[in-house]
Amino acid sequence: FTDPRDVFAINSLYTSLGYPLLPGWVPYGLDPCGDLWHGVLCVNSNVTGIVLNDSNLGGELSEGIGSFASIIQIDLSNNHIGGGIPSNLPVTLKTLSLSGNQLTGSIPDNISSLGQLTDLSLNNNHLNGVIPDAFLQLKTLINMDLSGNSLSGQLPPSVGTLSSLTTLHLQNNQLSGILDVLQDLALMDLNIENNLFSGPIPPKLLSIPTFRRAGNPFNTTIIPSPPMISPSPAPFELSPDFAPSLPYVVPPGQELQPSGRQKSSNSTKHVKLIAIAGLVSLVILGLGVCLLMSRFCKRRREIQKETKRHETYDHSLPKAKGNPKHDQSLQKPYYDAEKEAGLRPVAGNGKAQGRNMSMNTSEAVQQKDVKSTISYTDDALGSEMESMISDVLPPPPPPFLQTLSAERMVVNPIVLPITSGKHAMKNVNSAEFFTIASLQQYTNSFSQDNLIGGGMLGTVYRAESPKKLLAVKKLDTAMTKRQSDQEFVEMVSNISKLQHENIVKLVGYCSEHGQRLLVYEYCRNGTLHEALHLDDQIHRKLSWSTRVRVALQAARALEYLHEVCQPRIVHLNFKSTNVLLDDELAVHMSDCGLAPLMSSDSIRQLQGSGYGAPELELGNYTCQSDVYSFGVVMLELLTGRQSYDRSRPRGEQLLVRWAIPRLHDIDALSRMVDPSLNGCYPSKSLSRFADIISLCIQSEPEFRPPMSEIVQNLLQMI
Ligand SMILES: Nc1ncnc2c1ncn2[C@@H]1O[C@H](COP(=O)(O)OP(=O)(O)OP(=O)(O)O)[C@@H](O)[C@H]1O
Repeated sequence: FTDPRDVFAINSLYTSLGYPLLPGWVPYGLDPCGDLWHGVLCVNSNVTGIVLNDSNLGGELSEGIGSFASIIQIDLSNNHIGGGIPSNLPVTLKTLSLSGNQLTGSIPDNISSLGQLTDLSLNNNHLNGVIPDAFLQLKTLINMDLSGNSLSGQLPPSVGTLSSLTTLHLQNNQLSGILDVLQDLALMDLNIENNLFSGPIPPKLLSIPTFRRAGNPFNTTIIPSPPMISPSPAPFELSPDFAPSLPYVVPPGQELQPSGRQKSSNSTKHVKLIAIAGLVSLVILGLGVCLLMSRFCKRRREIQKETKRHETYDHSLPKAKGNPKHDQSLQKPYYDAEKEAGLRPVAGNGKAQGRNMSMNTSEAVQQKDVKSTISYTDDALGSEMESMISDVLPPPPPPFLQTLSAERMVVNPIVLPITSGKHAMKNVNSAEFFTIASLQQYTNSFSQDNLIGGGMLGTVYRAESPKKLLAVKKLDTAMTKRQSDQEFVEMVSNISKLQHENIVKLVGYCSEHGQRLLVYEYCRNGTLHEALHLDDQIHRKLSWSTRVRVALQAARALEYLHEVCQPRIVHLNFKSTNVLLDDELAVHMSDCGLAPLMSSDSIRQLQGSGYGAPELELGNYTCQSDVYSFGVVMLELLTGRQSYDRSRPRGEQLLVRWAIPRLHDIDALSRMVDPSLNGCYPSKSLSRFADIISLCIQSEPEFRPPMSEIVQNLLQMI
C-alpha cells in the first residue's frame, strides 16, 4: 500500500483541485501507487512525482501537499490552477513546475527549505510582491524561471548565493533596483527584459552567453574611470549600461573600454557594437528633433493664424471659455514668453536653439518644474515648446559629439522617444505624458513602501509628484502586450475624456521601455471593499444613509459610462475594490475604460470573484453585465458580506446565490442586513434597496434595468 503520508497529501491535492476527471483517480483513494493513478510516479510504495501538465486542471493547490514524504517532482504546468503557492512545499522536491497557471499571491518564504531543488518554474502566473530573500540554502538550483508575473521590488541578496544557477528568467515583471547581486553567478542564460531595473549593468554580466535585457530603464550615467587622472589613462570610459539609445559617437581613433577592470576582446566588441548602435540612435534622434521642430513651426503658424482670426472676430471665441478677457489672458503669456525667450521657428538646429534660449527666471523655474510632467494644452504653445525641449533636449548639454572632460560627468537619464513608437511621448487630451524616470522618482523606484495594491491588470503605487499625490497603475506586461502602442494611446485618450465627479481622474500615462503605466488622482480613503470588509474605523462610518449615497454615486458613474458616453463604455470590472472613496466618503470609480485590457482569463477570474454576470461565461458582455455587478456591490453594502467568501459555509460562499431567496422575504431580509448597522435603517428604505438589487442580479441581462432607472430609484430613497 502507498505510504499513508502520500495518500493524505494526494487526496488533499485532489480535493483542492476540485476532483478533476483523471484516469485512475478516485476521491479518498487509498492506494494511488497500487491503483496506477494517471500522472502519479511511484517507487515502491512512495509517490515520487506528480506530472499532470496540460491537464486542464482548475481549483487550487492544498497545503496538504507538504505531507508528501519523498516526492521529488511536481509538474502541474499549463493548467488553470488558481490561489496561492502553498507555504509548506515538500522539502524533498527537486523539480517544481507550476508555470502557466493562474497562481496569485507571493512566492512563499519556505522555498528556502527546498535544499535539493534543481528546477523552479513559476513563470506565467499572477504572482506579485517581492521575491523573498530565501535562496541561501538552494545550492543545487540550476534553472529558475519567474518570468511573466507581477513581481516587484529588488532582487534579494541571497539570489547572489545560487552557485549552481545557470538559467535565470525574470523577464516581464516589475522588478527594480540594480543587478549587482547577479554578477558573481555562473549564469549562461539571463533574461531580465521588460522590468524596471536601473543601471549600471555590472560588466561581468555582459559576458553571459545569452543575456537579454531590453525594456529596462537602465540609466545613462557616464562616469569617467579613475584612470582618467592617473598616469596612464584610458581615453575615456563608459559605464557598461551605455544603452543604444544614448546618442554618443566614438571619437575617431579612440577606443571604448568597458568599465570592467580587465579589457577582454569580447567586451570591447560589445562596446563597439553599442557605440555603432549609439551612432544610429543619434541619427534617429536628429531626425526626430527635425520632425518635432517642423511640427512646432507648423503648430506655431496655425496658432498665429488662429490668434489673428480671434483678434479680428472676437465673437468666434468658444463660449465655454468664458469672457474674452479671460481668453486674452490665456493667449498672451505664450506669445510674451516666446518673445522674451527669443524663440523663432528655425528649421535648422533645434538643439542649439533650445540651449541658447534666454529665459527669465520664472520661466526657467517653470521649465525645471515641468521637466518630466509637462502639462500640454492645445493653447499652450510655450508649454509645448518646453515639453519638446525637456523631453528631447534635456539639460545639461546634450552629449552629441561631445568629448568628456576629466571631471566626473553625469548625464541625467535621457528618455528618448525611439523605443516608444510614434504615438508615445505626447500628452493625450488632458493626460500628461510621464517619463518612466519621473515615475520612478515619484514612487521611490516603485518601492514596497509605496505599493498600494495589485489586481488582474497590474500593480498600483503611491507616487508623490511635486504637484500632488498620485496613484500609478503599472500595467502587467502580460495584459498590455496584446495592445499596440497606438491602441494603448487611443485607450488613454478615451479614458482621459471621462469627466465625471464620481470617476477617478486620469492624470497621465507612460509608455516607455515596454512598460505602460496609468497615472491617476490619489484617493485617500481606500476602497469600498476595504471600508466594508477590512477597515473597522471606516466601516463604522458607513451608516445606512451613507451606503445609499455610495450606491447612488456609483450608479451615477456607471450611468455616465453607459448612457452619456458615446460610444457607450462597459466597465466590465465593476466591484467594490474599484469603488474608491475620498475623505468625504464620496465615490470615485476606478478602472474605467480598461475593458480592452481584459483577457478571457481575467473575465473568468471575474466570474470566480462573484461579480461576473452569468452571460460572461458565454463571452457576452454588455452594459447590462455591469448592472449585475452593481447589484452585487449593493448586496455587499446591504449585508456587509463579501461577494465571494471562502471562509463561510459552502451554501453561503457565493453572496448572490445565498441572497437571492432571502431578498423577497421581509424577515429573511432583515436578518441578512449588516449586523454592524445595529438595526439603524428605515425598513422601507431597506426593502426598496433590496428590490433594486433583485432587479439587477436577474440572470437574463435584458430584464435588468438601465443605470439611469436605478439612479432615479436611489434618488427617491434619498
Ligand atoms: N486612484 C487611486 N487612489 C488610491 N488608491 C488606489 C487608486 N487606484 C487603485 N488604488 C488601490 O490599489 C489597489 C489595487 O487596484 P487595482 O485596480 O490594480 O486592483 P483591484 O481593482 O483591486 O483588482 P483588479 O484590477 O483585479 O480588478 C486598490 O484596491 C486600491 O486600494
